[in-house]
Amino acid sequence: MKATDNTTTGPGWNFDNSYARLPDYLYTRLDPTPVRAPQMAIFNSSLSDALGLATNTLAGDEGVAIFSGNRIPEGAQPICQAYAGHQFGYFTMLGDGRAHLLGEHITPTGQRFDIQLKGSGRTPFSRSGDGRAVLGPMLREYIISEAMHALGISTTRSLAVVTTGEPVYRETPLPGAILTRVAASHIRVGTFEYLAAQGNRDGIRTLAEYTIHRHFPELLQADNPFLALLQTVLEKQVELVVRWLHVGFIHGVMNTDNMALCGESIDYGPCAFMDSYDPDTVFSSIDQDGRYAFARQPAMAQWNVTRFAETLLPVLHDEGEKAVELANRSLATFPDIFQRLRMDGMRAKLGLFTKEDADMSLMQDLLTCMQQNQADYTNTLRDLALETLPDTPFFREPSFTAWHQRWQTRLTRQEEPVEASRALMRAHNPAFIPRNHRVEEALAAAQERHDFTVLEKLLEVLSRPYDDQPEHAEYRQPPPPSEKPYQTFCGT
Ligand SMILES: Nc1ncnc2c1ncn2[C@@H]1O[C@H](COP(=O)(O)OP(=O)(O)OP(=O)(O)O)[C@@H](O)[C@H]1O
Ligand SMILES: [Mg+2]
Repeated sequence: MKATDNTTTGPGWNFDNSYARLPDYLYTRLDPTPVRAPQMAIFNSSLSDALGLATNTLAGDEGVAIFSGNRIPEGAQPICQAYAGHQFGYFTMLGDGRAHLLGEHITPTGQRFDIQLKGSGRTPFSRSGDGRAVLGPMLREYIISEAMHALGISTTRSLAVVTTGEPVYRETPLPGAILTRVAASHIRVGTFEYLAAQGNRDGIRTLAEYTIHRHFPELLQADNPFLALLQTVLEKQVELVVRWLHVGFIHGVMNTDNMALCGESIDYGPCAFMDSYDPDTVFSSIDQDGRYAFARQPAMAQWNVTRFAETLLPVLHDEGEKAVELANRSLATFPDIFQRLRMDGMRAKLGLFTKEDADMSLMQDLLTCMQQNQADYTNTLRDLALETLPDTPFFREPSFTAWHQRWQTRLTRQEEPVEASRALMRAHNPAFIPRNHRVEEALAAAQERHDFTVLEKLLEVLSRPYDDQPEHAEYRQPPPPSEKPYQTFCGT
């Protein structure tokens, strides 16, 4: 049935809550805390349609009631998930301190998605927190997650943001908000670490079996499905982090509790996109040592997968030593898989259909040249696909023109016409990313003036990142020079 036909037939949820049927040490059953005066800030109609929900119904009061946690939709069984995590290298017991999983919605095509409220009230995992979230950061998660989806990167998505009508006290009172997040699941490396920390071996086996059934049922055929799970999770993480590198994305808080086993990017706290190319870029105010700097992300993903492997040791093999050997053999594949995917991606970004040994240095030399000249990462790569390069100082730079000559010669050594290379490049080098100053501008308009038109226009441009959209050329502009480097903040 089309969403538009659904106005009188209810919101269209189809819940089947498999996680809530797992042993109860994995979660606490708890409803969200109702809020005073909720209002819809933004609703994602196209995602709602794609999920087979009744978009017209959810865009109105019914949606406001559900997305604020004031009404539990039929079939939902709210739970808060237990998890732990290594935060900046240090182990902590955590859990959903400000989130409630309403349940798993099954789409008309049979896909299963977690529907989770974030900012929905205190839980047994809240520690000293208030269980709430602020409008700005929730809108930020909405913008970036939807931009990532449009860029073709595996990600959780955002169905709605509602304001709560209640202030949230940080340094000053700020407008409270709740995000409705849609995810393949919320099983984190930290969920396994939570069980491992309690010595719950049966729990590890149960959760690993559940993860395989839910996300990778084909692994049930493997000789050792748990080893296959480790390898698959590893490969998904490599793929994800390579995709991040290729669009200049910096996650900012790659703690093990922010790594989902399904391979989706999750938790858009202090993340941001890089403007001028610098592998040491860090935006997060709390990442003082640059642990999660742009170019350190692959190493950090590997570190996180290693923590996951440790939790699986009891189920990998009955003998401890053999289990360690199996885990190590799997973990050792990370660097080669990374190099392969990284090179495949960079070749596509440079319009190369064939492989040559010197491609690695061709890629590296361009990046070095961009770094030395503080060239804009996104625009430089996108402009390389143009027939005539724009007349900018960077493209006139002798180190660049020398590189350009090498690249042109390389292109002539493949059979594909130059037009095919350009099309390949346009499909792999976005014209539009959520530029930090544009995101801030949209958030300021929404928060300070209740004007959501700036945000909506930004979202529209970001929904087609690989199209030229010459009418929106201003969204490609890097930020004007400023005295202070851009900083992001988390935990708000
Ligand atoms: N205001 C708050 N009240 C209670 N708990 C909080 C609050 N803010 C964060 N937490 C909890 O602190 C932990 C770390 O926070 P972090 O910022 O990584 O996650 P998050 O953004 O809340 O959620 P997620 O990882 O689900 O996107 C999480 O367990 C989170 O639930
Ligand atoms: Mg988190």
